[in-house]
Formats: sequence, structure tokens, C-alpha cells
Amino acid sequence: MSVPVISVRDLHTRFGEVWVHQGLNFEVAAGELVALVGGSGSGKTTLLRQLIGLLTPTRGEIRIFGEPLFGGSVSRERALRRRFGVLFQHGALFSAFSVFDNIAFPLRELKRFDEGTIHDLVLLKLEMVELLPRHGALMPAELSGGMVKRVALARALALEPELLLLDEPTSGLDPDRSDSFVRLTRTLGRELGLTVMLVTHDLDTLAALATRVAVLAEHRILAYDSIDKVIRVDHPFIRNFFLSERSSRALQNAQHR
Ligand SMILES: Nc1ncnc2c1ncn2[C@@H]1O[C@H](COP(=O)(O)OP(=O)(O)OP(=O)(O)O)[C@@H](O)[C@H]1O
Repeated sequence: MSVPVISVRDLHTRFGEVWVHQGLNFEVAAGELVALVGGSGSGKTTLLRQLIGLLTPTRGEIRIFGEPLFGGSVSRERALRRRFGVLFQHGALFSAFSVFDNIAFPLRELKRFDEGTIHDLVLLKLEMVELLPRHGALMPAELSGGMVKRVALARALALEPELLLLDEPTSGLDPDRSDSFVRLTRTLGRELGLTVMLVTHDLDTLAALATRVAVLAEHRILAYDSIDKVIRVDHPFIRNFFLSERSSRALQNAQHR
């Protein structure tokens, strides 16, 4: 069997006296698109920050592509991090940089390409996220919410990652923009053969994208399976989250896409 892209073992996280995670265990296989859901404050963003190496767990192990994320030399950690792209909750674009320079940033940081190559690569990434070359000249403050997400996605894809981590990719978007961003993520995920893990509160996004859903509640992964199976788990959080009228509608709509 191939090595899981993400493997989390016995992960514990404590802030002061408060335990957020108490023994998380899960794996994400290559090509999967996993949605992480959970109540507010259940530790979803914290887990995502740990998966990208920004925060060290109190205890437990995270392996990415079979390699421990923490420990080892700086160059090894850096090489590993280059294999994944991240889209932060609000896009997190550099406000003083143009769209072009935001996307070029990780390419320039690598110090491997000349400016001509960087120019071509940035235009390619803009096209991938369905933006035009002229959008490269805009500043982040001039962009709509949907465009910010697309530029952030283009930047996350700049180094051609194998793993993409998305924190609330559709939050703050109106339903149309949200739908089109979901379609784009799904298409790119398939075309580029990406493994994707996303945190979302949005049932429409989850139902349209996820091959598996991980439910984080009571400090652990309460359920981890296809949506069809997860919604049958008899637990108050799951009943509330998935079986409200609005949720049922989102799940039904997804079946017709
Ligand atoms: N750096 C930190 N120091 C102290 N406490 C923290 C820190 N980061 C997160 N927390 C706490 O850990 C808990 C989990 O936070 P986290 O942001 O991961 O939750 P979440 O599931 O992403 O919530 P939401 O859905 O509301 O964004 C919260 O109680 C939060 O206050």
C-alpha cells in the first residue's frame, strides 16, 4: 500500500490548562479530498497550523509523505514544506504587493528561476485560477472577495504542490462565487492529482468536494468516513451539524451536481 500523504498519530494539543486535542488519529491517502468539520473552538485551525508546521503539537506525531514533519534539519523541513500549498482563511495576501508579486513570491524565494521564467509561471497560475494577465497588476485592496481567494489559490499552487491545505476557502463568499470556487478547486484537484484537506463550516462546499469527512469534536476525531456514513453516526454534534433542514438540502443538491 502506498504511504499516506498525511498521517497523524496520538496528537495532543494543550494551551495552558486547556486541552484542545486529546489523541487524534487519522490518515489521508493520495488523491483524497478530506473535509474537516467541527464546532467553533474544536481545534480545526489549530490542527491545520500543525499540519503545515507552524505549531508543534504538545504530544504525538505528524508525518507528511511518510516523513516526520517536525525534527530533522532545516533544509529537510523546508524541502518537505515545498511539497504542500496553503490557502489561509482570509487569503492572507501581502497587501503591499500586486497580484503578480504575490504569486511570484514563493517562486522568487526559491531562487531557482530567472524573472522571465517567473513571469511565464505567474501567467500560467493566473490562467489556472481563471484570472486574466491584466489582473496581475491589481493590488489586493482592489480585488473582490472571490478574486482574493483565487489569487491566494494561485499562490498556493505556485510551487506545484502535491498536497493542498485550505482553511475555510469559501467563507465570506456569496453563494455564486462560493459555487464557482468549489468547482475550480474540484477541477484543479483532479487535473493536478492533488490531495486536499480543507476546513469548512459550509455544508455546500463539503458536500460538493469531500471524498471523506473528518468530524472533530470532544477533543478527538469522532467520525471519519464518506458523508453518507458520517451522517448516520448517532451523536448530538453530528445530528445538529448534518441533519438540520439546511444541511439536508445541501446534501441533496450535491447529489444532483
Ligand atoms: N495560540 C493560542 N494560544 C492559546 N489558545 C489558543 C491558541 N490558538 C488557539 N487557541 C484556543 O484553542 C481552541 C481551538 O481554536 P481553533 O482556532 O483551532 O478552533 P476552530 O475549531 O478552528 O474554531 P473556529 O471554527 O471558531 O475557527 C480555542 O479555544 C482557542 O481559543
